[in-house]
Amino acid sequence: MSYSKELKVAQLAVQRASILTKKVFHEKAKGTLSKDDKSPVTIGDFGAQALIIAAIKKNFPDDQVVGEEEASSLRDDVKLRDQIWGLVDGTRLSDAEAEKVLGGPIESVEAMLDAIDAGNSAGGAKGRIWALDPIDGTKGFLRGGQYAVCLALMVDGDVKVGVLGCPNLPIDDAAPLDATSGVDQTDAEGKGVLFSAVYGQGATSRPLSVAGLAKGQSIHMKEVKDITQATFCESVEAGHSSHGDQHAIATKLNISKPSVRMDSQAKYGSIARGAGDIYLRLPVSATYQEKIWDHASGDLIVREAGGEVTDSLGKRLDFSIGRTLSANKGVVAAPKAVHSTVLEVVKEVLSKK
Ligand SMILES: Nc1ncnc2c1ncn2[C@@H]1O[C@H](COP(=O)(O)O)[C@@H](OP(=O)(O)O)[C@H]1O
Ligand SMILES: [Mg+2]
Ligand SMILES: [Mg+2]
Ligand SMILES: [Mg+2]
Repeated sequence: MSYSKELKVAQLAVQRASILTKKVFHEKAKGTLSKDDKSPVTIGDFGAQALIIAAIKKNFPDDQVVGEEEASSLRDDVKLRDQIWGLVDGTRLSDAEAEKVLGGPIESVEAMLDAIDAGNSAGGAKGRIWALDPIDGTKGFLRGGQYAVCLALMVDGDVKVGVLGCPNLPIDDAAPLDATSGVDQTDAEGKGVLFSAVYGQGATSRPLSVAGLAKGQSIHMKEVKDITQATFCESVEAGHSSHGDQHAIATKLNISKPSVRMDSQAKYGSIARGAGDIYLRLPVSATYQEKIWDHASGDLIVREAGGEVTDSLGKRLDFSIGRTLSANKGVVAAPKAVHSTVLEVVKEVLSKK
């Protein structure tokens, strides 16, 4: 399968949703709610999920979607619902041809709520299932850090297409990461990149804002000649991965540069294009299960760019079980040639706990 139609729809859907998230990014009031687990969700998360699922359902009506958000809180909150509808209804791609590919606008408020709720698939190992994170790194989005609009297609439990829209990352693949890459970011000129990959066909990047159907350029992980000079990325939020364990691993590898902290799957995109080298996400809690939508796109993009992605025990991430990566613990992503070296140290540090 070439998955060319799936790729095109996914890229355009992510591009259109990013237009919406960028509007919200520049609004002071982002309509933030606190979910049951105390994590934030904004009008941008809901609006982006609605736009993307509507486009998937118009093009591939039989496909399922595992989406992060659901609309129950909006059905009781008319003000918030109407605010999101205003955004969703007002967001189009400037390229009419491309907008047509997506199936045009959503018809009504009801249809918007239904689209959001159509992200309720249980996931699994059978059939075509999309994994959607409308805003990954919501805390970063609110803080003015990095965030990503993430969409991946899984077929029989394997990721076949992965797309990441990163409005606040530099367009330039060669721009190296530094301590400022994850903080005080904007989507000003020169920013906004769309990463894509199709299984067996490599990974690409292109500016997020160019008219609809432009082609991307190939991206590759950087060759790490001397691991002590590697740049490693980790979450900003200390509650999402263990900064302490990650520091211990970097120290054992004699990595001298401080970690680059950034929110969202922008970390996967950044190492895939060689702006950084290693992404470590070691669990803080023994019970938390990583969500498939936080990793599906990034996993494929990094592997197609010449990287290896496993959990902290060396197992490939298993997207076939349901909405979570219940068979995995943590994430270790690195160029193929050095992954085993990094993993060995990860195991050593974790075994001493
Ligand atoms: N205790 C925890 N451990 C690991 N990840 C967590 C977590 N609590 C929340 N997350 C996830 O971390 C994601 C952000 O990742 P990062 O730290 O790399 O920016 C969040 O995505 P959302 O922002 O989409 O909710 C959320 O799903
Ligand atoms: Mg969330
Ligand atoms: Mg997320
Ligand atoms: Mg999210």
